[in-house]
Amino acid sequence: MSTLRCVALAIEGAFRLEPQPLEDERGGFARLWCRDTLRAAGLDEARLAVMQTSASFNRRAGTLRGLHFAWPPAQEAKVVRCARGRMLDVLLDLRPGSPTWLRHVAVELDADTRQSLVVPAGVAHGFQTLVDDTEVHYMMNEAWRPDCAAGVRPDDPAFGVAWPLPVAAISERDRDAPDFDADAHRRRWSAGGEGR
Ligand SMILES: Cc1cn([C@H]2C[C@H](O)[C@@H](COP(=O)(O)OP(=O)(O)O[C@H]3O[C@@H](C)C(=O)[C@@H](O)[C@H]3O)O2)c(=O)[nH]c1=O
Repeated sequence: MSTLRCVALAIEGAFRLEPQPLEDERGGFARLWCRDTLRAAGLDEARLAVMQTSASFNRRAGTLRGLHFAWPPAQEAKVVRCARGRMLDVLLDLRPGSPTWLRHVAVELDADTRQSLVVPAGVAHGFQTLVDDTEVHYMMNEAWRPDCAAGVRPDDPAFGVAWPLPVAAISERDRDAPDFDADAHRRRWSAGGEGR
């Protein structure tokens, strides 16, 4: 039976899911997501329901997206996998009160290993593609709402993320995001996402 290893990352509630494929002369079979495995690792029910799945496709190596999160009531947890190509995936803890507040982790994901990351709600997520034609698949437990979508600047010195490549493509919103204001973020978090 193909199984899935669930390895805790250095951010509270974040995991890497490592498929243990079974191979034969045709190819292989791998379990990519497993509710029971995640339950056993302590993830609560609310994080296990899939509301939407999405794909992001990126033409060029060096493309950068993020670091994104969502405010309530659309705060979302997500599972992220590289379906084609290779990328550096970054998670940044923006949950005030979390033991790993403002810590980030960077994990390489590629299509061959089929590993994915579990990103808890309130943790910002982003990636940089390492090769051309990289495709990313998401599963989210909340519906996306543009009015709740938020982000911080990926090169903000407050976070010190070491992106591996020169940026080949980035959205204006990500490139021009203001400096992170920790006090304003905490206030809005305490207000349940209300206010700006
Ligand atoms: C995220 C999203 C975007 N859109 C639209 C809005 C816009 O017109 C177009 C592209 O949106 P964005 O520029 O926000 O796409 P992108 O920068 O790829 O946004 C994504 O970035 C990564 C890092 C994440 O973690 C995702 O959750 C998501 O925020 O797609 C949807 O219709 N549904 C969605 O769920």
